Amino acid sequence: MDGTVQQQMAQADAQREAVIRVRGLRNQFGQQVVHDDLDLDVWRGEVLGIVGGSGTGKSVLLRTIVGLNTPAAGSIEVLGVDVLNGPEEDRRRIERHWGVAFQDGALFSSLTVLQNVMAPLREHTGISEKLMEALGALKISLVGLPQLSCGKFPSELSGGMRKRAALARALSLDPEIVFLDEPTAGLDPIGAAAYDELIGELQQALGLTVFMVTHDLDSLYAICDRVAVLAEKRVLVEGPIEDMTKVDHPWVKEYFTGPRARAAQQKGQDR
Ligand SMILES: Nc1ncnc2c1ncn2[C@@H]1O[C@H](COP(=O)(O)OP(=O)(O)OP(=O)(O)O)[C@@H](O)[C@H]1O
Repeated sequence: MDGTVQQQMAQADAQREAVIRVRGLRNQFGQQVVHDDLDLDVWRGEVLGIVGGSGTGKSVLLRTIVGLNTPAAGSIEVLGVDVLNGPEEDRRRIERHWGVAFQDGALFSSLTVLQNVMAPLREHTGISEKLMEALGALKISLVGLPQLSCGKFPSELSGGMRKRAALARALSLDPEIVFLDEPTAGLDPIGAAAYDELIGELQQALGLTVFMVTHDLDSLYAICDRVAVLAEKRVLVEGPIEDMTKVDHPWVKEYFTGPRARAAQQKGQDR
């Protein structure tokens, strides 16, 4: 890379706001080192797709950023707050600014959909029951679920509906950042495309920053502004998806230039 390109990239970086800044992250379980000296910036308003081979630590990275896993070393800032070593009240405050939808939904099975969506409001705000119910119902309709689903239990929903309910819960506090762990896994292609469209629409309408762990090439081409590839225990490469085909790394090459990638790219262009 020549000096001018480097300068232009540095300038572009300086103009963007990193809502998540990870530096020198190390995650280790016993002898197994999952991340070593991992750096990542997530820019405000983007949809960032996190990809990588199975076991490269995509979910561990997500879980570490939202405080569900304590790393061995490194620093993580979310919206300017040091979430690992900062004061507890700052951490609590910042938790209100993000929402997480886990792969299996992770809904409370003994609560109805509406009660699930109200749970973060109950935990983090002092608003009345009536207002909580109204806001919860609003989020449920925002993700395209019928109002009839408010009173259903998670076990009474289809897999796709559970994912939407989990998204409604993730949106309950009007977050700035949404974390999605394999949101389209297990959905049929039509359901997955509809979910991608929903995320794209919500991101635009609400100005969300979306951190999305995914294996789904269709999602990457449909809605991601940038992609970060985890390999060799770190973010090996990050950038617009078009740039990934030029990366000289066996996994990246196979993933982004294989037949599935070509089909996904074509679909993305046809949309
Ligand atoms: N709590 C834990 N204790 C021990 N090992 C763990 C723990 N959590 C994750 N790991 C290990 O860390 C590695 C990375 O796991 P992770 O779930 O982040 O992978 P991934 O990239 O999301 O994989 P996949 O694409 O298959 O979902 C795996 O080898 C996993 O076994």
